Amino acid sequence: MSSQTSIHPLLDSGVKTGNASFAGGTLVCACTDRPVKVAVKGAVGHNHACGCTKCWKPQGAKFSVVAVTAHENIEVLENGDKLEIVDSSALIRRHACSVCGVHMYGPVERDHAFRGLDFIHPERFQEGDWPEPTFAAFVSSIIESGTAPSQMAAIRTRLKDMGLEPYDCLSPVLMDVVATWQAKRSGLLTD
Ligand SMILES: N[C@@H](CCC(=O)N[C@@H](CSCO)C(=O)NCC(=O)O)C(=O)O
Ligand SMILES: [Zn+2]
Ligand SMILES: [Zn+2]
Repeated sequence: MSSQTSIHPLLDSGVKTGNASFAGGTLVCACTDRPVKVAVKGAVGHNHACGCTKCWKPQGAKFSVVAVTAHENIEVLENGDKLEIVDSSALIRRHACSVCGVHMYGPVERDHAFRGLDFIHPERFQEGDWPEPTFAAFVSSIIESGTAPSQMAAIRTRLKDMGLEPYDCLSPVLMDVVATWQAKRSGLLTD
């Protein structure tokens, strides 16, 4: 892989271990004027690097860093008038700052295994000790944003070397959660 290729600026020099007991903080967008501020009043989980085209990434990054928290933990504190929904038909209703483009929170409101969760970008916490990402999701999707297929082997190796097991969907744990929810919904599994 080219040394010019950034997985993500906060991961390129190694994944820094965070605080597994992180209990929340304040997300801030990138605006210097009237930044949007969103409180997350509780734990975040399943932090991961995501290669999909839909998640917000900082300039030059191939992957986002994205985690979930319970929707009840989310409270818009300041400048919520700047928020707009990126794609109201998407499963994740990403609320982005209309000026700087940073995605602040994305609730799942539809009937789905992830209903009640919000997707957030921990790097936007003004506090720095959020739990580190533990896997890489939707890795093949970076091709959809222009990465040459010939780079994929090197990128997967780089992710593994930094301790982020690469998957082309979500992690097995999360895929099992989704599949279990589906099986219960269709009546093939009971509680
Ligand atoms: N190849 C597509 C994949 C997009 C996708 O399905 N993304 C996942 C993961 S986002 C956080 O991990 C997803 O669940 N999306 C639901 C949504 O975006 O509403 C692409 O790259 O676009
Ligand atoms: Zn902004
Ligand atoms: Zn994504």
